[in-house]
Amino acid sequence: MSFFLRTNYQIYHATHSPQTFFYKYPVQSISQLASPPFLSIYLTKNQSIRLPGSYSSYSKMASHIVGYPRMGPKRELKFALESFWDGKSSAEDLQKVAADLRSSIWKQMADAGIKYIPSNTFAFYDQVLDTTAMLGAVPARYNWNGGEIGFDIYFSMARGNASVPAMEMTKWFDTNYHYIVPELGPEVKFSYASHKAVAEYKEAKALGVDTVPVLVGPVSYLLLSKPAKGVDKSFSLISLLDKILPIYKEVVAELKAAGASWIQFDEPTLVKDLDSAQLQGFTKAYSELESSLSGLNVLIETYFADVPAAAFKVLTALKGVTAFGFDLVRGSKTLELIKSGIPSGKYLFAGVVDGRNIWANDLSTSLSLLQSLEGVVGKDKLVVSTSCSLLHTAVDLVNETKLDKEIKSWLAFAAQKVVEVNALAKALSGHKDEDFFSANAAAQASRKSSPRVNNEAVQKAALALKGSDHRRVTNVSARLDSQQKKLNLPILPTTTIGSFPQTVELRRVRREYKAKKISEEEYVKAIKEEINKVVKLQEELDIDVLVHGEPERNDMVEYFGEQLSGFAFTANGWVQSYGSRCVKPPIIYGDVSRPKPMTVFWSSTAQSMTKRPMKGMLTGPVTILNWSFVRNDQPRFETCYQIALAIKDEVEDLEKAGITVIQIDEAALREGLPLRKSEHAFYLDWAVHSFRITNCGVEDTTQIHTHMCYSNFNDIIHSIINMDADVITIENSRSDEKLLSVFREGVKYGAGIGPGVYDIHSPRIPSTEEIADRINKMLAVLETNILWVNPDCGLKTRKYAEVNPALQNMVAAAKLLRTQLASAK
Ligand SMILES: Nc1nc2c(c(=O)[nH]1)N[C@@H](CNc1ccc(C(=O)N[C@@H](CCC(=O)N[C@@H](CCC(=O)N[C@@H](CCC(=O)O)C(=O)O)C(=O)O)C(=O)O)cc1)CN2
Ligand code: MET
Ligand SMILES: [Zn+2]
Repeated sequence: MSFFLRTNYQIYHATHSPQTFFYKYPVQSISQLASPPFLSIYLTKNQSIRLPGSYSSYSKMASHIVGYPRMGPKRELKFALESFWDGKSSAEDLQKVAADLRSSIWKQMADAGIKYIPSNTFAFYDQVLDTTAMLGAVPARYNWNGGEIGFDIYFSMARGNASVPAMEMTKWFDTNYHYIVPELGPEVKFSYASHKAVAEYKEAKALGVDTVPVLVGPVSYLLLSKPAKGVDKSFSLISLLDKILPIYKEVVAELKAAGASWIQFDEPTLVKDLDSAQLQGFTKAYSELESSLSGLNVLIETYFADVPAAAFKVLTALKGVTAFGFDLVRGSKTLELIKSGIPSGKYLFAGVVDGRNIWANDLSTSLSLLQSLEGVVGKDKLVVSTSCSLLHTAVDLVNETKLDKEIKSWLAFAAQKVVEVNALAKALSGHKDEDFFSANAAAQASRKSSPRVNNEAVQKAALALKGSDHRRVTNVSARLDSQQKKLNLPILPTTTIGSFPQTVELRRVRREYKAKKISEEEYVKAIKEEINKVVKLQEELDIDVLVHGEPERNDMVEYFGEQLSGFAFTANGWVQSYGSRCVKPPIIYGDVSRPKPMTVFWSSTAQSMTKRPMKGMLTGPVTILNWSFVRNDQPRFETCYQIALAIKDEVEDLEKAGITVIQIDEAALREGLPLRKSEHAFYLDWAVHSFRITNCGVEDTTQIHTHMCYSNFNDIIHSIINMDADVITIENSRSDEKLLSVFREGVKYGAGIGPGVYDIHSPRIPSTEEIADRINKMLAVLETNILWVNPDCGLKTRKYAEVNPALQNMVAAAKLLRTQLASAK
C-alpha cells in the first residue's frame, strides 16, 4: 500500500510495510496529493516511524506555540471571506472553511507532538476586534442591540458599511499586521457578547485536542485602545479595568467549566515603555482575577522585544500567575532578568524559535541556551516556545516547490517551526533526534559559507556611506520654487498615491505571464492598455499629477524584491496584513544590488501618454527592508544602506528618462520604529539617512515625493522633516486627523504635504462636502500653498465603481476650495 507522507521539508511518497513507513522517493509536485490517502505526519528525513501505537503514545514534550497563522496554506480563509463579503457564498460556507482550517492546524500541532496547543488564535478579521466583540464594546454607530455578536456587526466594525465608516485600524506593534482599535470611554457598557474563546476551546476538545485558550490580556487590550469620539483625550483607558474584568471572569469561568487547565493571556504591551500607573494596571488586574483563575495554570505571554526591568518585576510578582512567556529572539536582555530574578516554582515559556522570520532555527545554539535555562527554572518548569505568534511568518515551506534548494534548506515557515520547537523539547528531554540536528547544523553552515550571500563591491559601497551625510544642496523652499516654474500646478494640486484597482483581469494577465501562458509581447500590450486606461481616466477626472497605476506590480515590495539581487521570493509565503489581505514578503538572503533598471520602461511609457506630469513610483529602502524577511547575519542598517544604493540608481535613471516627479514610498518607515524609546534615535538616524541617499543626487527641478500610511507621526515629525522630501502624502482620515494636531501644536512644515482626504480601506464613497470639510480642517493648520489633495493611500484594493465617484468628489472638493480661496482674496 502506498501513502504520501509529509516530512518537515518535503512531501514523500511512502510505502507501508507492516508497521513502518519507508520513504520511497520525494514527490515533486503538490498536485500529486490530489488523491488520498494522504497522511499529514511530520517526520525528519531518513527517519522511519512505527504505526500505530508508538507514534501517538509517546508522551508530549514541554513544547508550546504562541499562535498560528489563520489564513491557511493557500489563503483559504481569504478567499472564503471575500466570497462571503461579495455575497457569493453563505455564512455557513465561511464557517465551514474556518472550522476546517482550525481543525487541521490543531491536528498538525498535535501530530507534531506539541503539548501546549493554542486555541482562539483564529480570527475572522483580527484578534483585538474579537476581544472588542467578547466585551460587547461595540460603538453606538453600529446599532447593535445586544445578543451574541454575529458577522454583520463584526464585519461592519472591521470594514464599515454603506452608512457607517469602519473603526480605526492601526499597526500591531512593529509588525505589518494591523488591528482594529477599540473605541472606549466612560459611557461604554460592557457585556459578555461573544463566546468565541469558549466555542473554540470546545471545538478543539471535540476533535481530541486539549488546547490552551488564548485571550488578549485585559491590560494590553485597554492600552491598545483609544478614547472614542467625544471622549476627552486625556481619559484614562486603564480606569476601565473595573468594568472589563467582570467579563474576563465570566469567560474564565466558562473555560474552566469546559475543562480548560491552562489559559494564556497575551500581554505584549509589557515590552513597551510603560509608566508606573500603567504597570500598576497589571498588578490590579491579575489580583482581581486571582480567585477566578484558581485551579488554572495561567501563562502571561509577552513578545516582540525585551521586557524592561520594571515591567519584569511587576510581571513576575503577579498573583495567580504560574507561567511567563518571553521573546528570547528580540528580547535578549530579558535573559539576564530571567537568570537573576525569576521566582522559583514558575514555568518559563522560552520563545527561542523566531515567529517574525523565516530562517531555520540554529538548533544547537538554542539547545545550549535552553539547557542553561533548565539550570535556572528547573527541568520540569521549562517549556520550549516560539518568540511570538507564528501569525507573522509564512505558513508552510512544503508548498515552495520552486524555491532554490540551497536557500530552502536555510528556511523554516510556521509548519516547520512547530517541528523545530518540538525537536528542541525532545532534545531537552533526552530524546535528541541526531539526524534532524545534524541536518540543521549542515544547513546553518552552508548559509554561513555560501558565496551567494556575498558581493564585495556592494559591501564596500555601503560601508563608504556610513558616517557621512547625504542631502540635496538646495533647501526645500528654493527647490519648490524651481519645481513650480516647471510644473505650473494650481493651488491644492490633486494626485493619487500610485496604485489603481487591481482587477481580476489584471491579476489574470500577470499570472498567465508568470506561468508563461502568454508571451512577453502580449503581456506588455495588456499592461500598456491598462496604463493608458488609467491615464485617460485621470485626465478625465482632471487630476493634476498623474500616476501610471502600478498594474505591473503584484506588490510594492515584492515587485522590487523580484528584480534585485540578493532577494529570493516564494510562491505561497503569504502573511496576513489586515483582514483578508496578505503580503508575500521577499526574502533578503544576501548583499543587495540592482542588475538593471526596474521601473524606467513603464514610467516613461506612461509619461509618453500624457502632457501632465507622471510620477515615477518607487518603494523606498526602509520600506523594502521592513516588509521583507531580512537576513539576520548582519545589522539591519547595513542591508538598508545596500537597498538605498540600488534605489538611488533607479531614481537617477528615471530622472535621465525625463521623469520630473518621483515618489519614493516609505510607507513602513514609522512601523520599523523600535518599541523601546531608547532605540528610536539610532533607527531614525539610519532610516532617514537611507531615504536621503536615494535622492540626494537629483536636480532641484526634480520633485521628490514620499508617502506614508497608518502611522502616528507626532513623535517622529522632526525625522520626517529631516527626510527632506519636496512633498509628502500621509494617511490621515482613518485616525481622526491625529496627524493634524502636530501642526496645530505649532510644528513648522515648509514642504508640500497631502494628508489623505478620504479612507481608501473602506468601500464607502465620501461625498464632496465631506472631503471639502476635511480640506478646510487642514487649511486651518497648514499654509494653502503647501497643501496637496489626495486619498489616504493607494487604490489597489478598491473597485473602479468606488474609485471613480470617490476621485470625482475629491477633485470637485479641491476645485470648490480653489474657487472659495480665490474669491476670499
Ligand atoms: N507589502 C506590503 N505591505 C503593506 C501594504 C502593501 O501594499 N504591501 N499596504 C499596507 C496595507 N496592507 C496591504 C496588504 C496587502 C494588500 C493586498 O492587496 N494584497 C493582495 C495580494 C497582493 C499580491 O501580491 N497579489 C499578486 C498575486 C495574485 C494572486 O493572488 N495569485 C494567486 C493565484 C496564482 C495562480 O493561480 O497561479 C495565488 O498566488 O494564489 C498579484 O496580484 O499578482 C491580496 O491579499 O489580495 C493590500 C494592502 C500595509 N502593508
Ligand atoms: N504607491 C503605493 C500604492 O499606491 C503606496 C502604497 S503604501 C501602502 O499602492
Ligand atoms: Zn500607503
